[in-house]
Amino acid sequence: MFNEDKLVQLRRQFHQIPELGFEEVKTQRLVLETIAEMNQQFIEVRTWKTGVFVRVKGKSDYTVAYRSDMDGLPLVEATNLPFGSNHSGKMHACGHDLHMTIALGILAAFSEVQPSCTLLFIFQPAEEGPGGAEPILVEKALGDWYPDEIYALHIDPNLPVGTIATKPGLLFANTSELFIDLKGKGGHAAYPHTANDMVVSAAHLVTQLQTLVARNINPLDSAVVTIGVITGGTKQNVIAENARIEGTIRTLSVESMALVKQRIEALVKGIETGFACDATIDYGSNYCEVNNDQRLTEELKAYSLASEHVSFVDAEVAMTGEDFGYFQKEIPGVMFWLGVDSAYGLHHPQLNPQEGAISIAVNFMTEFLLSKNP
Ligand SMILES: CC(=O)N[C@@H](CCC[C@H](N)C(=O)O)C(=O)O
Repeated sequence: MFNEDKLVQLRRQFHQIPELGFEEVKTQRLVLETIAEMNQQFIEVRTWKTGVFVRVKGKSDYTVAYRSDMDGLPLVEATNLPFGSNHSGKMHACGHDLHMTIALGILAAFSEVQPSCTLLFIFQPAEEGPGGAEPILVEKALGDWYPDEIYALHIDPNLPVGTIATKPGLLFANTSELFIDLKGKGGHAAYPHTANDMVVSAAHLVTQLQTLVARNINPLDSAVVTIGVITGGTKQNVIAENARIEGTIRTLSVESMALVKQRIEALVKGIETGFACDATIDYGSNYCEVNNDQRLTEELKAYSLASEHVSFVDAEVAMTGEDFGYFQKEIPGVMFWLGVDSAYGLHHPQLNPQEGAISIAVNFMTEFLLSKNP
């Protein structure tokens, strides 16, 4: 069993070494070293790429999985915390440092007390991208450890510490990354008539993309097209031959996702014609929606309402994405929010989750998993 100090120290260690998807080498090492400190009596460990799977043999073979993601984001941390990121340009700005710590805290508890069900802890790489859940399933990497149910939490900076929030059915959106490359003709800034400026084409395209949801999606439905990066050109007095737009699409249904993509393709064709340039579209990685199992969600809600560790609120659907949805396509499962009360939100360089939420989540999930006795 890890005490609160140990959990906080572990979270800070993870926080200092954020790594991007499928590069979680130091992170994997820290997960493995932490597991090695535990009582090994019921534990078996396997690695998969930069991920780690741990099985705790229970009294029955019925297997309940608990999944934590592992990767950080390409962001310059601006928290000024004494345990800030040691990896320049990378930050745990989505709480995966807390997610891993909580998973290890629960695992440490079950290394001492054999559970009724068999438990499977999945430390999954690359949630922010390109996605680790789908390849785990496609490659059948869990093998004979394939679970019967699965759970995961995600920190929520908007909720007070000690709060759990979820809902049955749709919780998080369908997502698709979006990369558009524009190619024109470079030239001297003083002779625009001899060149074909991709900064201007990109600016028009970004503006047009922002009309897409407003004029194509039923106002009672929801969709988001966010452009997070725009790059182009090399010098202020050189007309840019190339520009690149990088973004993400979020929808509440696969049908809306298909419609948004169809409209993006039409707008990009229009830019190609109107600006006499060439464009290519790449949709990168796509995540299916997070869809919570009705019965298991009601069970978790009832458990939360009765728990002395947490208070429960009904969640609303969010346009966040999560490749946990791939697990739920095959395995009944629940994802829920954990309140961590930060003034700055997810993916913000000043995200600062309250560490008191860690032991609350460890105690709550340990008791919940102990109560599982199918
Ligand atoms: C919880 C969370 O913030 N998840 C990410 C998932 C990213 C999916 C993909 N790389 C994309 O950008 O579309 C999110 O941004 O919601």
